[in-house]
This record gives sequence, structure tokens and C-alpha cells, in this order.
Amino acid sequence: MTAQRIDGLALSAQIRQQVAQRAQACAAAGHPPGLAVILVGDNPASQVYVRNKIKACEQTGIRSVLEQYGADLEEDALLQRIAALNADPGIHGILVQLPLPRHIDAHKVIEAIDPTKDVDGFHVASAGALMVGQPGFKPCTPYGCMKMLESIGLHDLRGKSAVVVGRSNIVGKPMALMLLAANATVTIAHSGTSDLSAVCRQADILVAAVGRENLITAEMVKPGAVVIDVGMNRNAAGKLCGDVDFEGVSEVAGWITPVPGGVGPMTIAMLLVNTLESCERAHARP
Ligand SMILES: Nc1nc(=O)c2c([nH]1)NC[C@@H]1CN(c3ccc(C(=O)N[C@@H](CCC(=O)O)C(=O)O)cc3)C=[N+]21
Repeated sequence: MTAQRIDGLALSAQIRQQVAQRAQACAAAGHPPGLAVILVGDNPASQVYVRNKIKACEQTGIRSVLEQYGADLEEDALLQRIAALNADPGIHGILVQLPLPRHIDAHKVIEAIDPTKDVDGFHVASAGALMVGQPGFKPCTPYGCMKMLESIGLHDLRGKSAVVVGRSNIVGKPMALMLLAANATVTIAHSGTSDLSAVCRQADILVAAVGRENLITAEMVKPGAVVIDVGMNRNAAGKLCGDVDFEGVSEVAGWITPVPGGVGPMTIAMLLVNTLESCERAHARP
């Protein structure tokens, strides 16, 4: 068997096109969507990611404002900038790129963002909304993974077994909640799981979100399963790779997402969707 690829680049392009149309309608009504991106310090990977987000905004007619600060920025100064952006009616989304320098309490910073502008979906109010099924912003990476499942016709996951490997607050946990909301039977596996292979082999839908190259190999995958690779690693040769042994697993899986060109572009597309929705909600409010 050779798995079919789920093309995150193509799907993200479709989504960005829909966002662009709706953004144009917002702009025509006098309120173009606006995203503020805050980057602290000089992490080279963060600079690349932030540049890609700004570029995606430009392509879709979302006004972006990049605020870049040195690694020595004080926490209070950052909190003050967030307060100003919270109060700015032209800004509908606020993204503080992670990781932050160690002297800044990332949790405190995220909680300072107005939940109505939390387009990353990282605020506890967003996490709580997802948990109880209330409207709010969903974290972009797992949200993008759900869109990838929908793109291959998987809307209702009733009767399907989903295994999420990894339990982070920004991917693993919200991913599990979204799969559950779609009626899957969900297992979260992690570093404390015994016989990870056996657990993964149960999965009709396997999501790998750990950050370790070749964590998922062919013998861990049920024939025909959908394998979603959230990993973003550099291998010994400096090449970008996911958590899944793509070549090997492709022989077993029914569907597989590549890295690059899979979940990464979808993450950015869902950031644009959230920003647009924040704008639409802001201007629909009485
Ligand atoms: N507040 C915050 N929000 C984030 O969403 C956030 C963050 N901080 N910190 C870092 C991670 C990482 N992240 C990526 C998004 C897209 C790609 C992406 O588009 N990757 C391309 C390849 C890019 C390349 O070539 O390096 C791909 O997979 O095809 C990668 C990584 C968002 N993050």
C-alpha cells in the first residue's frame, strides 16, 4: 500500500483564498482585519516563522503590525504593549511569538492578552472554551489538523480510534479535545506510556506531536490509518523533518501528511482564519 499525501500547502492556499475574500469585505466595510505580532529576542527560527506569518497576512489582505524587541525587554514593558494593543480597535489579533526569553513569564504574558484577540488560542479562557464547547479561538496547529481530516472526508469520527502522541498545551491536549468533539475515541500517549507501538497500532487516526525525528515507524501504524505529522525537527543533515518516518510509514498508512508542506502551512492558514473571525465578531457585536 502507498499512502496518499494530504497536501497542506494546497489546502492552506484554498483557505487563504477564502480568507482573502472575507478580509476584502471587512476592508470595504471600513474595518480591515489587523494582526499584531510581537517578537522578543533574536531566535533565528522565530524570525523565520514570524516573517512567514507577516507574508501570509500581506497575501490575504490582513493588516499586520510587527513589533520587534531586544532580548533584554522587561516583562512590564511587554505587558504594557499588550495592554495598548488590547485597547486598539484596529487590532483584532495579538500573537506573542514563543519561546520568550527566560526572564519573562510566558504564562503571565499570554493571560494579559484580551481573550477576544487571542488568535493563537493559548489563553486559559480559550482553552476553557474549547474544553466545554463554547465559542472561542482554537489553537492553530490542532485546528489545522482537523481541517486536514475534513479535507479527506473525515468530518464525524464516530467509531474511530484516535491516538495523539504528545501532551503539550498548544498541540497534544487541544488536539485530543478537538478529536473528541468530533466523536473519536481518543487516547493521549506520552513519554510515560508503556508499549507505545501497541497503543499507536490501534489508531485509525494517529497524530504525532512530540518533536523527535523517526519517533513513528511503519510497525507502529495500523494499515490504512491516517497519520498526521506535527513534528518540526532538523535532522543531522540540517533538513526539516517531522516525527514520522515518512518513507516507511507511507508503505502502511492510508493517508499521511508530509513535512514540510503539511501541518506547518495549515498552522499559518488557521492563524489568518482566527484573525479574520476576530474582526468579523468585533464588528458584529452590538
Ligand atoms: N505564539 C506562537 N504561535 C505559533 O503558532 C508558534 C509560536 N508561537 N512559536 C513557534 C511555533 C512554530 N510554528 C510554525 C508555524 C508554521 C511552520 C511552517 O509553515 N513550516 C513550513 C516550513 C518552514 C521552513 O522551511 O522552515 C512547513 O512545514 O512546510 C512552522 C512552524 C508556529 N509557532
